[in-house]
Amino acid sequence: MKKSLLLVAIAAMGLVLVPYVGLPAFYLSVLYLIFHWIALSTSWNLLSGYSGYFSFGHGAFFGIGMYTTAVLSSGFDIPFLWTLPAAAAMAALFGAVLGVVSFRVKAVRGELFALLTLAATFVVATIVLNTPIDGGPGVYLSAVPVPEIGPSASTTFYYLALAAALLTVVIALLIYYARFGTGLFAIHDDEDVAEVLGVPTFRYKVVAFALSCALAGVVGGIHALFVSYVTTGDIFTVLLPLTVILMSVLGGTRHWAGPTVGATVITILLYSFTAGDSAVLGKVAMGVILICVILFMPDGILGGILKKFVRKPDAARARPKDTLAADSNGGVLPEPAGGRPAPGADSEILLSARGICKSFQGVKALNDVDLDVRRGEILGLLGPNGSGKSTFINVASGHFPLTAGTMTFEGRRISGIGAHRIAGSGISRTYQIPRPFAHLTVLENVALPAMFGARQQERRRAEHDAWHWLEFTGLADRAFALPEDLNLHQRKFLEFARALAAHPQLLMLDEVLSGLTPSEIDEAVALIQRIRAQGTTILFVEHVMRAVMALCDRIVVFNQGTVLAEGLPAEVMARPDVVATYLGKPAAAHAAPSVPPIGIRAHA
Ligand SMILES: Nc1ncnc2c1ncn2[C@@H]1O[C@H](COP(=O)(O)OP(=O)(O)OP(=O)(O)O)[C@@H](O)[C@H]1O
Repeated sequence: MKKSLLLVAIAAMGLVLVPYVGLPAFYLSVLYLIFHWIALSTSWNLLSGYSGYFSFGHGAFFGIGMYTTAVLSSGFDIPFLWTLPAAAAMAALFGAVLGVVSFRVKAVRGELFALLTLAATFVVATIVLNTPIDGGPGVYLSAVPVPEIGPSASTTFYYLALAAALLTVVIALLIYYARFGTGLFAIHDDEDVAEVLGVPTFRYKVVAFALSCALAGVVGGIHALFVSYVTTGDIFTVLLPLTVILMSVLGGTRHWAGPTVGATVITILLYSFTAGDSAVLGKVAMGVILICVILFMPDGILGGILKKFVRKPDAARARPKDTLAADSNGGVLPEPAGGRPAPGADSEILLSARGICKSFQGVKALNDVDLDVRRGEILGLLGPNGSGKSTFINVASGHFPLTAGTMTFEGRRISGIGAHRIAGSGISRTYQIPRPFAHLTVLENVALPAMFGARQQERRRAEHDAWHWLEFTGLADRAFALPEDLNLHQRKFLEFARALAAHPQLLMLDEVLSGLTPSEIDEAVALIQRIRAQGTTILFVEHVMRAVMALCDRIVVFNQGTVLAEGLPAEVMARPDVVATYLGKPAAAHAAPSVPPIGIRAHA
C-alpha cells in the first residue's frame, strides 16, 4: 500500500505543477475532463466494481450534487466551495436511504439492483423537474463567482477536478488494502458465504454505496459551476452510468487504479472524436469497445497486464518463518497422540437448540429439533440423505433464518441475529460443496475469516495467521493459487483452513470427507483429531462411517427433520430403528463400528 500511495503522491506533485508549464487553457480543459471522469468512474467502482453491485444510478447521485450546488450557490448565494460538502451529503443521504431499503431485500442483487438504481435516476429527475428545484427551464450559475484557486478560471477548475480525482483515488486505494476492501471483494464473489464468515455485508454495502454517492455528488457540484447551466435532460440520462461502467470495466474493476486507466483512455478517445467533429462515431466506438472488453478482456486493461506481467510470489519464500511448519511437534498445536478425554454428560453445553423448525416452501427440513453440543466434544450428526443435517448447520451458522425455535451459544441467544455476528461469537463452518471466493487467492481466502471471525484481526496479522492454517492443512505451497487451480481434496482442505482461521469455539464440518480417497480421508481424520486436541468443539456431519466411529464422542441421528436417536456411537449404531432408517439393512449396524479405525483412537 505504501508504494501505491507514494506513486499517487508523486503523480499528484507532478500534476499540481502542470498549470505552471504554460499549457494553453484548452489542454487544461481536456485534463479537467480526464480528472472528472477518473473521479466519477472510481467513485462508481467503490461499490459496483469492488462488491459487484452494478449501479446504473450514478447519474442520479452526480445530478443531486449538481443541483445542490446550483441551487445553493445561485439561489441562496452560498459560496461555491461551501456547497460542495452539502452536495456530497445530499448524494450520500440519498444513496444511503436507497441502500438501506434495497440491500435489506436479499433478492435485490445483480440485474435487479441495476434496474432499481436506474429507476431511482428517473424518480429523482421527475422530482427535480416538477418542483422549484428546477421547475423546467434549468438552473443558471453564470452569476456564481469562481473561487480564486488558480490564476485563471481554467486553472481553478483544473485544480478542483484534480483534487476530486485524487481524493477519490486515494479513498479507493485505502479501501482496496483495508479489511473493508477485502470484505467488499468477498461480497462480490459470494455474499452469503462472506456474511457467514463474519463480513457485515449489509453495513459494508451501505457504507460503500453512500461513499460512492458522496464522491459523485462532489464531482457533480464542481461540474455544475464548470458548465454553469444545469438541466435535467442533460444529467439524468443512462449515458453517464454507461460511460463510467465502460471506463471501469475497460481499466479493470478489481483494482483501485483500473477506473483511472479506463477513464483516461476513453476520455482521450472521445475527445479526439469530438474534436474531429465525429461525436457520433465516438459513441459508436465506445459501444464497440464495451463489447470487445466484455468478450475479450474480462479483467480489464490493468487486470490483464497484472495477470500477464506480474509474477506470482514464490510461496516458499513468502511464507513467514514462524509458521506451524517451523513450530511442528509441540508448537501452536498439540499432537493428536492420546487425544483428550471425551467430555462427560455433565460438561458445559456450548450450543443449545430448542424446538428448531426450518421449512422450505412447505418442505419441513427440520421439525421441532432439540440438540445440545457440549464443550470439547466431537458430536456426529448422522442421517439419511435429506434428513436435515446440512439444514441444521445452515440455521446454526445463520446462513438460513429459522422458521421457529431458539438457539443459544455459550448461553447467549444467536437465533435471529445476523450471520456475521454468529461468526463473531465463535462459530464457523465448512460447506459440503466447497464455496471458496473465486477471485481471491488461497491465502486471501483463509485470511478473510481471520479478519472477520472471532478475533477480528487487522489484515497483516490475519495474513500471518492464515499462513499457519495453510501449513496446518498442507496448502502453504498453493498460497498464491486461485481456488480454480486446486483439486477437490485441496478445495476441501481450503474449507477447513478457512473455518479454522476464524478461531472458532465450535467448528461445524459438513461432509468434509465426501469425494476423498481413503488415504485423503486418513489425512483429514488426523487433521480433525488435531483440531479437537487444541480444544475446538466439533459438530461432524458425515457419511463415512469408519471416520464417524473413530472420531465421535456422541452421535445424534436425524430422520426426516427430527431427532431419531442420540447417545454413544456404538450404542446408537446398534439400535434397530437407526439401522433400519440410516443403514437400510440390519447387518450393517454391526459392520460400521467394527471397521478398523484409521490409525486413531476411537472415543466410543
Ligand atoms: N435451499 C433449499 N431450498 C429448498 N429445499 C431445501 C433447501 N435446502 C434443503 N432443502 C430440503 O430440505 C431437506 C433437508 O435437506 P438437507 O440438505 O438438510 O439434508 P441432508 O441431511 O444434509 O442431506 P445430505 O446428506 O444429502 O446432504 C431436503 O428435503 C432438501 O431438499
